[in-house]
Amino acid sequence: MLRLFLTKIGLIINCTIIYRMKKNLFIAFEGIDGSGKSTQVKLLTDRLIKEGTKVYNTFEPTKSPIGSIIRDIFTHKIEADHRTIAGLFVADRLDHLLNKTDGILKKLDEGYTVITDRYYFSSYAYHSVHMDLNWVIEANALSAGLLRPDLNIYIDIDPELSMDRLNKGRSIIELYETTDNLQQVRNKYLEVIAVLKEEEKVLVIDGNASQEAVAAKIWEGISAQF
Ligand SMILES: Nc1ncnc2c1ncn2[C@@H]1O[C@H](COP(=O)(O)OP(=O)(O)O)[C@@H](O)[C@H]1O
Ligand SMILES: Cc1cn([C@H]2C[C@H](O)[C@@H](COP(=O)(O)OP(=O)(O)O)O2)c(=O)[nH]c1=O
Repeated sequence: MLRLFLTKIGLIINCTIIYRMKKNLFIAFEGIDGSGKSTQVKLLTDRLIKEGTKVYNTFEPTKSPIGSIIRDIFTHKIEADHRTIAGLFVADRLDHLLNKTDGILKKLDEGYTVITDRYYFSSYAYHSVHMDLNWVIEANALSAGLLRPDLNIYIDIDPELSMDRLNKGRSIIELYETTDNLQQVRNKYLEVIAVLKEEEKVLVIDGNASQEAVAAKIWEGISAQF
């Protein structure tokens, strides 16, 4: 009798662990421009797919009409105030979550693990250089209420190194891509990660190492969390 009871308990525990490991996750990559986010999103995606996970990749600014306006601002085709940019990102993010065709919430419902290249921490860090951090957090409260990442992966890198990487690979340098600005954004990332440590799960990864070393650290961090 006791053995049957213990077997049942064991089964329940096993199922719970398997359920937790199988649950599809929402992971957000964060970091300054050129920190290696896109590279690491791809490496993590490849690894998860190899392990049999269904993965949906996405990014902000999105490819929606609102995202296109933002990209035109970053590539200097349209001029806009920093506060207008912050507001556009709020709208772009809500569409990113709620879009009925390919929104994040729909993809999670369909069983995908969703990995996004940037989410609301980007707004906190980039816009609080120009305006009050609390305003930015409050403006994004609807998104945070709808969906917090199971894990934010912040890739921390020296802005001089990221600018070197960007200068090698690009012909257009975008609005926020100066060493001075990226230094301020990096400081804001570190500040806001500390401020939100109770509400948000953040894995801080040293991005100054090789692509393979960074990928290994990310995998180690994820394995320890889930
Ligand atoms: N760990 C790394 N070491 C050296 N170069 C890297 C590393 N990670 C990415 N890169 C290169 O740096 C540039 C920016 O990387 P990317 O992944 O596009 O960054 P982000 O998406 O954060 O802007 C790319 O040319 C990429 O190949
Ligand atoms: C998501 C987001 C991005 N951004 C900025 C960061 C980048 O400078 C810019 C474009 O993002 P992105 O295309 O991801 O640039 P990169 O690959 O170089 O990191 O948008 C904000 O200012 N606020 C936001 O909320």
